[in-house]
Amino acid sequence: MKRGIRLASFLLVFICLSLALLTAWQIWFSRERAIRELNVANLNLVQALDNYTEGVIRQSELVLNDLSERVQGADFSPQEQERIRRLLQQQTQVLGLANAIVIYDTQGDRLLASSSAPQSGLNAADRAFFIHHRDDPSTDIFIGPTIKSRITGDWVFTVSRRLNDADGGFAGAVAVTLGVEHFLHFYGGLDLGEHGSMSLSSSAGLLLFRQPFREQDVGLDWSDSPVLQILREKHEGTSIQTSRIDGIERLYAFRRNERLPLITVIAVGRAEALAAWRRDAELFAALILLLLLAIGVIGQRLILDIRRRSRMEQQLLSAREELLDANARLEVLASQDALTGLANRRSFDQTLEVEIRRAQRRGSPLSLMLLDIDLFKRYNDRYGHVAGDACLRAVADVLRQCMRRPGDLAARYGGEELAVILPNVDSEGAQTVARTFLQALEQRHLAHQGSPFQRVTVSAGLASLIPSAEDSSAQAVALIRSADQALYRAKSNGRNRLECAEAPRRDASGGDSASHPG
Ligand SMILES: Nc1nc2c(ncn2[C@@H]2O[C@H](COP(=O)(O)OP(=O)(O)OP(=O)(O)O)[C@@H](O)[C@H]2O)c(=O)[nH]1
Repeated sequence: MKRGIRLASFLLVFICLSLALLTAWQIWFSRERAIRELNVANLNLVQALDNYTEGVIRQSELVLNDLSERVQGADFSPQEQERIRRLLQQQTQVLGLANAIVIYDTQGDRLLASSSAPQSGLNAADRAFFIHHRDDPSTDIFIGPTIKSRITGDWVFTVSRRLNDADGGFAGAVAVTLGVEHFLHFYGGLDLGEHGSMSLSSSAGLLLFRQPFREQDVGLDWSDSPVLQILREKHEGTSIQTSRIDGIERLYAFRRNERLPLITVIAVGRAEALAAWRRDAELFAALILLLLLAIGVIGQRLILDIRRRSRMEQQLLSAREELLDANARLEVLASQDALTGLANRRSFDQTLEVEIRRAQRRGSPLSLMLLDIDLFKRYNDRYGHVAGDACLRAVADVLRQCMRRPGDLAARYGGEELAVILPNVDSEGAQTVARTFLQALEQRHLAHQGSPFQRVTVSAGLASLIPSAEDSSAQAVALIRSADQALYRAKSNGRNRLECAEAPRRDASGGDSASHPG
């Protein structure tokens, strides 16, 4: 039963642990899946933004190339200037996102602009794009860092191109200034949640602008970010990071443009993005917890029930043991003589029959000895009945000690008469046992003033037989009768002696009487 309890406990723990592990695995797996799905969606969005930005820059590049063609070699007469200014205004409207288109001379002074801003004090010689074109003979476009427009005060970044003279020398630059505001407005139309962000940076890791916009973030150098490491090997990727700008943990998706030196990044707040997953996971975990609790309670009940049953079984077992013990005690009591502790008459009768049948089967001898305490009436009269009882017990003790084999049975035959059944013992062997007993009694020397021997003596009658196949009860009666007759002779011949039964003879009923098999 203890094994049953151990098994039930093991099963319970196993089920609970398996459920808990499966739940943990399921929650972790669904989190990974949620992140994967978010990353896919974010990568799609970042690609769309990258395409949009590339489109805007490409448009600016077309305008710049067109203007360069038209401007190179122009004499910049007042009529020519007016024509080019109108052209600049048209192109600005075409571009839509452009704040202004400006042509600079070799000193960085504004030659012409799409807007009618004051001409003085608007030198761009210190601007990165101008320095780049002055020093680099390439006529490729250059995307400059985000700056504050000196004309409008707006945050802009420039897409510019070098102008060459007829000899290929530096003749100034033409620049499109793209308003950050336009991009922020476009980005703002996309819902990335409360903690979402979008940004455009140079491929060197310098921030052009970021939504949500903060002036202090403009030009932020994040070139040491692991994102840039990833983008050196592939043109897009995702990661989970904590923002150095606001310390919020986000899921990032980023993409390096394949043709332009630009990086687009979008990010969603991790906690916000995983809120749905967390809600589902908490609900699921709560349900499993309830299930575990139910299993735990049922399991505990089960174990308690097994324990209770085990206890009851144990009690039943011990009750059965006690009953068996009581039965055994009763059996002993039922077969024992209360005064002497020897077998009683009932037990003697049963044993004699059993032993005769056994001797019949085996063809072995069987001896019976009847013993009678001599002049016991006188003993009682002289010493009293209680002393008589004690004397009987003492004689029985001596007799018991003379019984050596387990099969020997000493019994109280009745009154002061004792009997001994000696299975598998012939007359000779039985005589030895009888003499041993008589000697032991003599040595015990129980005083009996009323006896001519001055001590308690016993007369013994012995009969032996090898049982025939006839009725065992009749043979038992005959054996007792023979032993009794021998006992009578012992009494008649002076007491304190052993007499053996006569040779076998057939009695009137036809059965064999006791004989001297030895
Ligand atoms: N104290 C005591 N006496 C018993 C018990 N059973 C029988 N007696 C007595 O034993 C005596 C037997 O006496 P008798 O049958 O006359 O024989 P006896 O005096 O032994 O004389 P013999 O047998 O001829 O030697 C009787 O007085 C019984 O009362 C017993 O359990 N206790």
